[in-house]
Amino acid sequence: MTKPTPSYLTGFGNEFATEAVAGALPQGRNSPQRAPFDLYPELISGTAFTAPRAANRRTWLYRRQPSVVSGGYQGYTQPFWRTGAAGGVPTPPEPLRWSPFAIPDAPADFVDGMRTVVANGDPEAQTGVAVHVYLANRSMLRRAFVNADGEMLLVPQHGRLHITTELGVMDVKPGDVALVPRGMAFKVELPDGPSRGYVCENYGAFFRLPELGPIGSNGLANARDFCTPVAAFEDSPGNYELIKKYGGTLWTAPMRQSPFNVVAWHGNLVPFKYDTANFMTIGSISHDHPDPSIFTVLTSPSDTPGTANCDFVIFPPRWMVAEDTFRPPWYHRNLMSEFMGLVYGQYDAKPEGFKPGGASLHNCMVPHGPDEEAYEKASTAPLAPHKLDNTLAIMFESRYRFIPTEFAMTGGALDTRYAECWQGLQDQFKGT
Ligand SMILES: O=C(O)Cc1cc(O)ccc1O
Ligand SMILES: [Fe+2]
Repeated sequence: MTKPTPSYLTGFGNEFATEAVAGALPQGRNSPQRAPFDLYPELISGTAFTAPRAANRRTWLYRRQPSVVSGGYQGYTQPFWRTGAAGGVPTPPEPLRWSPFAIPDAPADFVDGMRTVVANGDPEAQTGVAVHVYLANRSMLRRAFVNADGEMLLVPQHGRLHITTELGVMDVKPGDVALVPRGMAFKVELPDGPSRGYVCENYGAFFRLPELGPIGSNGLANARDFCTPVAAFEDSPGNYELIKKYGGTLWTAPMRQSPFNVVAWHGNLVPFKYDTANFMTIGSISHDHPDPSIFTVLTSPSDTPGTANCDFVIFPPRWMVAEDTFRPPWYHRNLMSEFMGLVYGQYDAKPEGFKPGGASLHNCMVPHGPDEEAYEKASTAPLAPHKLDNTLAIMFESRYRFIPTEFAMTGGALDTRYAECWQGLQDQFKGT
């Protein structure tokens, strides 16, 4: 079977309409007595029917078989995919860091290769997120995955992903991010072989663009740079396996047909990808290091204004020009909890110890900041304009403490010497 070549519609939160076969979308109504070509209309609502318009997301699918046609579900064993705060172990009150997570040789696809590093909240309460790494070396072929617990934000770090969703296909490379809405079936193929990346599974309110306030009507991630696939369906008969994550448990069911059988759709609950190279980065052009919120790509708000369930933040290539300023992050501690990953390059606060494919965790009120090397360099360097280039760090920031999993603490990647990176910072008070 030839794979459909990805083709995209652009914009964030748009009302899109797309058909893989001309004439497949009903006109002027959503569920005619018989839809064109005898397709089945099906509605997927990502928000309550009564959510305010600006926060309402739903899509109408016109498909060859409704999703309800499947065999019975049985439990599926994947002990490394943990859910919510309850899926973790006691959280040490200190900074944690992980070396790059190794991709095992044992066969594992995107689902079986998922390893939860930290999680918080509870999908039953629609709060919190989990952060996983996928360590995969097999494509999903006749196997699809649906997550009823949350949407999935994918951040590939090593290897491209070919993602087939019910709404169409996307090619995603390191430097891009991709999102699949809660409840939407998808599968992941690995054109480059063994692959690794970060995943934020968001049990809370869907990720959206942040307000821009005084920044104005342009900047940060611009809506036009988000790409949503056009309608595409798999035209190959035969069985499929559907893995479903539901309330923290994985289930498997046989299907008589590919779930990727949507011929046309219209709506605003959609998968998308975004190339972080398009992020319009704002920084200080006078003095002082700004708060990292200026680097927010997407935010999942909580019920408390300004206190996110999760902010997705990037530290992309950018110019440093601030005068009379210590340019890397300051020493700090924070109500919000910070989980970081590195896609490529070096992070200015930790030039050596923080590696691509690794991670760090600075939880609520855990002090952290530049390591000794970063402090020495940044406090003495001439403050000429300087390009931080070839770098992409990411951060998931949450109001809820991130609880590490057993895999995180005992799986072999934990950097037990992390605290040493600050031990050389001396009392250099010159006042007496
Ligand atoms: O701790 C970190 O490295 C992340 C971070 C970066 C920054 O520029 C300001 C605050 C902050 O928490
Ligand atoms: Fe921080």
